Amino acid sequence: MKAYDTFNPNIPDAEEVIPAPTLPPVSEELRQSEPKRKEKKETVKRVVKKPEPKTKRAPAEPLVPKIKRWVGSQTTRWILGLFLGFFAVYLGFSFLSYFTSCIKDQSEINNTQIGLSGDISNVGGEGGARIAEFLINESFGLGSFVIVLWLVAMSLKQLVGKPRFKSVDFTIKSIVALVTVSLIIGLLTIGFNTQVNWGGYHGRYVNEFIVHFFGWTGAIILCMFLVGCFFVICLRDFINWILRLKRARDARRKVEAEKRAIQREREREIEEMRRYEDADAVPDAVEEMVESDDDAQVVFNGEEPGLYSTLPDFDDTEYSIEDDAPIVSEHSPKEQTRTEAVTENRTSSVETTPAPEPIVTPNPEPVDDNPDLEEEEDDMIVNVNSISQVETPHLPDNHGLPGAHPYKFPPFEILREGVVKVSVDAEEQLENKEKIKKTLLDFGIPILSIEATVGPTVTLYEIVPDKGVRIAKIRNLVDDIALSLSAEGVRIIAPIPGKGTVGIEVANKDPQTVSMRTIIKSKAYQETKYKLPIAMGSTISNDVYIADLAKMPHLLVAGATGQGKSVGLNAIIASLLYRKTPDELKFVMIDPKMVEFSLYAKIEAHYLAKIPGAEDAIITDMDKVVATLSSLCVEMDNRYQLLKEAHARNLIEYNDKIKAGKLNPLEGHRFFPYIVVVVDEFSDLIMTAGKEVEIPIARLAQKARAVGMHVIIATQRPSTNVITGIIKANFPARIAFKVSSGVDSKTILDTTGAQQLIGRGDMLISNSSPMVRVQCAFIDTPEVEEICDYIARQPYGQGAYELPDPVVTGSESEGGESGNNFGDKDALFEEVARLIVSSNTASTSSLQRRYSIGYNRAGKIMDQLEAAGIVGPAHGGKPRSVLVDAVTLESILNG
Ligand SMILES: Nc1ncnc2c1ncn2[C@@H]1O[C@H](COP(=O)(O)OP(=O)(O)OP(=O)(O)O)[C@@H](O)[C@H]1O
Repeated sequence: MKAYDTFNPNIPDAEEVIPAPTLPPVSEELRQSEPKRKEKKETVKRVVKKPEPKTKRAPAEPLVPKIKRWVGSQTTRWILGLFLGFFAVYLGFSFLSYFTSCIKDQSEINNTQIGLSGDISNVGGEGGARIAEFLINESFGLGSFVIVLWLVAMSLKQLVGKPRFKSVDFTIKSIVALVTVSLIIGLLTIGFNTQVNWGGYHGRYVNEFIVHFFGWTGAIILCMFLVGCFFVICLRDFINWILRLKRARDARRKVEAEKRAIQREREREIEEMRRYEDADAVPDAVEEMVESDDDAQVVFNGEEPGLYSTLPDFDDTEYSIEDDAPIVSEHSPKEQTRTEAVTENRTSSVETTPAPEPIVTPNPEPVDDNPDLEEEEDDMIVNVNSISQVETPHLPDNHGLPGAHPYKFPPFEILREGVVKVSVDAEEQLENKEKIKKTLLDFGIPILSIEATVGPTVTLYEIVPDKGVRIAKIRNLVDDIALSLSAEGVRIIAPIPGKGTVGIEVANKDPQTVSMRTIIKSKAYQETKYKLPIAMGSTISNDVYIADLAKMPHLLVAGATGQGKSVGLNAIIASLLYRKTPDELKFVMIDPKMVEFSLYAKIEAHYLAKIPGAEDAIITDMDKVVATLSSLCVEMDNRYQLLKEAHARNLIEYNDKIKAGKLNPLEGHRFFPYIVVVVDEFSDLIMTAGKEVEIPIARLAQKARAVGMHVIIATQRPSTNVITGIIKANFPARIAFKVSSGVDSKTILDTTGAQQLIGRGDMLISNSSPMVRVQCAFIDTPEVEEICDYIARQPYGQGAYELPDPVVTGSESEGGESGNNFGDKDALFEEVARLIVSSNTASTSSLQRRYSIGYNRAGKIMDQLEAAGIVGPAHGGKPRSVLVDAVTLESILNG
């Protein structure tokens, strides 16, 4: 019965294939003939065997695209460019040498065979002499120099991508030039009796025919016609090119002039600063005078609340418009206001308005004398003007009211000029459209129309599918379309919200960088009424994307490493720095990487906030993070308390009351600036401190909006243990740069898509309205540095905004420590001391981890160890040095 084994359902092979009852009966014949049986068995197996799952093999790339890709590759282009370039040089020298050597070489060439010529004078040798003889004398005469120009242009195009032209167009024009020049020179030299035909045989014989046929008059008219054609076809582009070069040179000169102006401005500022310093050293009499003047301006005396209203009425038209939606400006970045001039004018207004105290008035120097700008000037200077009316840097306390310090926003010239016009090769666009149409048709999806919108890095192809097409079907074709276009960054939006179309985004071959300057100078940004406008970049339709951080109200930024997060954070910070004065805005910067925000340390006095006693305002030390977050929670609670007492629902109402003099500063009321907390590498914090960080961040995110505190967290690890449920729930506004997987994209945006971005600032923004793809504005480190330098050069007396003392929670003070007295040793003191000395490392964060204690307790143990001389002082984020050995330690502990 062995022969039946094949059909036994218990044998795996058979079992998998078919159930036994359906098998045909086995014949006697089969049993008798073993070979036959085997054969039959195989046949049956083949018939019944379930098709094995196909192992997916990458489809072999067809030959033609492969060749195309190879031809279009950078290496091939460079090799071709080099070849054309060197050949052009060789040909150029041979042609030039032909003028001096043609007569002698001609007879040599004509009398010998190729390769056998002996005495050749042409610097290009026999080859050069023969090519020059053929092209100049026997073909197109001097017109052949066009070939050299063509070679040079093609070579440069291959090597450096410039000048930009379409190869076919350029070649046709070059041929027209070659023929025309040859004919014209041929006509002009027709009577010359020289050994060389300066118009070549072509110029000579064609002209002889023309003169014979049309006579001299006809020949001259024809010649003029040809010259006209030549100018129209060839030289027009050339003239345009020259004009473009000229314009570029003028623009460069303008930028240089602007730079010089900035330089002068800086020198003037330095001069101003010196004056301030001198002002500190004024004689006592003047000091007294200032003080008495201050007394006269006491803003609130506790008895006459009305007096407070004599303070400047800070213009708050800015707060009058409420709008949650981010601005996607209808104005393209091209449309820019003349705000550079306005900035200057703001300056001039502050400077020229007479201040009550001469020693602090900056040098009244007219900055801009353009009368056209006067009106704008009046509009833009409101804040600063009102400042200058009470301008008194010696005024000891203005209760934080904005405008107490003369302040100038950084000029735009600091930022680099960027691309204004974005364009995509018409050929590329047409080709992509055709490919999309074809791919969709291949999958049985006919479309009615397709239109392209070109963005800085991505082009949106909007298609209208035929009736009856299932949208989901198109959505599933993303990979096929990407393959057919051989492009990255393909994303399908099906359907585009609010439109009856499907969008296919495709990365441009030649992506443009959107400069921060273009965005900051845009009318949309300049005229926005948002309270905390963050200018993020440019949308696919080249509109400026601006959102209001105050409405967001907190922002989560995530993306894989190197995709533009840091640039994005700098863009956010810079756009706030260009709109908010130091009195109106403070940052808390948490930077575990230690390098990202270090540039902003310069503006500590102006824009940063820190906890009492902290050395650095940029928090790089993990130990300080918990304390700072705790301090921010206290600040939030304090603000709420004051808001409650002032019967104000939010910070704007509260600050309005302050400005109107309705609140008593002696009761703790003061103008509160916005606080923006920026946390880079949030994942590091969560990994190290876990709940100790997550809980205060979540608290702030839940409540801090109304009191003007906003949190931005950034992470390159968008996993669920970093972006936890509690964090996600409290950060409705999210930005995703390119991530490595759809899962990461879902973690950030709750949907896939971010994995299909192209990097380098390409991002998706999800902020209450439908998700938007934006090319982030690019701001480079030197630009940030210059902005900070500019701000830092301006005197600002207040110093860093002081946050309240952090609270020591019950859990953190457990374990036998008593308050702030470091003399009373913690219960863990001895154990920790021995551990530190034996391991020779002393870091507060490792203590926290090892003993599962809070920051405050670990910090205090460390301070006690320092006080006992066991460890050295703190050095920023670095571990402390261990000062004693085990023997000394024991004597300290016993003594
Ligand atoms: N908006 C942009 N436009 C053009 N290029 C950009 C843009 N943003 C980033 N890039 C390019 O990408 C590089 C990396 O950007 P960035 O340093 O911001 O990445 P990152 O995500 O912060 O990386 P990491 O997490 O490792 O610090 C930049 O040096 C720059 O060349």
